[in-house]
Amino acid sequence: MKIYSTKQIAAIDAFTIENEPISSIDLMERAAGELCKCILEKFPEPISCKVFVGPGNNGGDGLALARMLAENKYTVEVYVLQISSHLSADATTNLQRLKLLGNIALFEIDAAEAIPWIFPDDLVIDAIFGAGLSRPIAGFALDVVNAINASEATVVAIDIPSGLMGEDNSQNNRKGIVKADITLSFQFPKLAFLFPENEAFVGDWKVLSIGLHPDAIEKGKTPFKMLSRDFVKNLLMPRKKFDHKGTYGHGLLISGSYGKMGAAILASRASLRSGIGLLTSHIPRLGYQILQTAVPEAMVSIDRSDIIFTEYPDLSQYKAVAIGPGIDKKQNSFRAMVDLLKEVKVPVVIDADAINIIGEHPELKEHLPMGSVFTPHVKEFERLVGESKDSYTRNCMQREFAQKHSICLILKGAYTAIACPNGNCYFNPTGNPGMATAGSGDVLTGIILSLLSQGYPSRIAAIIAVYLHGLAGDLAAEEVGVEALTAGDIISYLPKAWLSLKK
Ligand SMILES: NC(=O)C1=CN([C@@H]2O[C@H](COP(=O)(O)OP(=O)(O)OC[C@H]3O[C@@H](n4cnc5c(N)ncnc54)[C@H](O)[C@@H]3O)[C@@H](O)[C@H]2O)[C@@H](O)CC1
Ligand SMILES: [K+]
Repeated sequence: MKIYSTKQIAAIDAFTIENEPISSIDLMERAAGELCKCILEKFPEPISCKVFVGPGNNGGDGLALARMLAENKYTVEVYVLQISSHLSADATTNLQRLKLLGNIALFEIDAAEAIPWIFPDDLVIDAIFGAGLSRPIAGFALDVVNAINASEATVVAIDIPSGLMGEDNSQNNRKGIVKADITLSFQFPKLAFLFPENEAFVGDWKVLSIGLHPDAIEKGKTPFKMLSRDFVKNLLMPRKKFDHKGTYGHGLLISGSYGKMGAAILASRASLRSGIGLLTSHIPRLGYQILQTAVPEAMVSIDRSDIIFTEYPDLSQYKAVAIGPGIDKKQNSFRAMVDLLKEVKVPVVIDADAINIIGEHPELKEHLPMGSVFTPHVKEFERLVGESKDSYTRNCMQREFAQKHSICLILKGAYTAIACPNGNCYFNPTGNPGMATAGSGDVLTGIILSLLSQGYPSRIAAIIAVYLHGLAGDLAAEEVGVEALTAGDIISYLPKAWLSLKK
């Protein structure tokens, strides 16, 4: 699914109105109908509902919804904020339609004293501002936002919580944004929903299709996309009858150190569970028996050091390399890493301390092998790329870094973002908080190495791996729960994840 900016969505609205064709008031009616359907499903017992309405079309949606809820036996009070000299045309029409209904409590409010007491069992509908918000909320509207946020009521935001900008909130006043429990967003999620610091405002979000014109949705250009099962499934390469293990490539995994051989085991197992033909794990000497015993399917290359990574084998036979899980940042590892980066001609997955080494030696950024895949979490990202105060800015930096160095830069977290050399950025919907556990990243690195070795281009390998990793985590969580979930469980569920993806 594409993620458009609020400006682009307004253009798609306009295209729909002109080309479906449909009048804007009817499109608003259709949108409100979807809102009403969803609210009736979520709150089947009619409850007391307070609708706060702003001057634009978001307010118009709120007025139309208020009418529909009243028709469905909800007790509805509507508060129209007097913050602009006039309402939008469609909001005006919906205000008249509401008045015709007769039995609805309608208040026009313009001062803090007029804001009603909001009871804990009220349902608040936030229709103050939507995608047309042009500056942080101030004045009387801010008083209303504060009153909503101070209440214990359940809050449903229409389209976007009032006060939240669709994309860039780096200059916003975070105290002037409605904290919704549920956000019902029209047709597309907004980019801001995918950033962790906005979770407190957006709550659980759901996209409601309001039938915007498919041609406009298809034609529009945006760097942002949400991955879906169908999209990922279509990227898979079929296996053929006469294929042999050479067909699926030979990968080199450089991982493990004293006390961290588990990382090497997890990454090796994940790689082997993701279709690699042959895997060689390069590990420090002390790990020989551990790895041979734990992962008999892997071949082992032994470092001259007992405890850390200091050298690497002849690279000529490998189709891809991964480096990082459980290695250390010792000086000898740094030197070996410099040599590796200068010599390697195949795509490299760079994870964990391998990222930190590059972060500490910025001159290495000039030697990043093209088509490499980086897999930092936020802290590693900051060491590699730089610090930022908010996720939108971080996302801009991420995309810029990926383009500048022709690499894929995966920022791990909820909605893991994959920035590609062509400027595109994919967000991943699979995964759960149980995956925030030791070794989860090692598993991801193993899967990416596996796919690169099989000949998938870096961008595709990153996309499939991230989606599959999250899917395996979701399937595992269904069985073991999020608290008990371990990285080993993610590997155990990789077979089911593959089957589910290919279904
Ligand atoms: N265009 C369409 O066809 C549709 C639009 N829909 C709704 O329309 C919304 C967008 O409507 P609008 O573009 O009218 O925008 P909004 O309803 O978000 O409000 C914009 C109005 O508020 C004013 N404003 C913006 N920021 C302000 C601030 N900080 N303080 C005070 N006033 C401020 C603007 O001058 C404008 O009058 C969407 O979020 C969605 O809810 C839906 O009805 C679906 C169809
Ligand atoms: K809103």
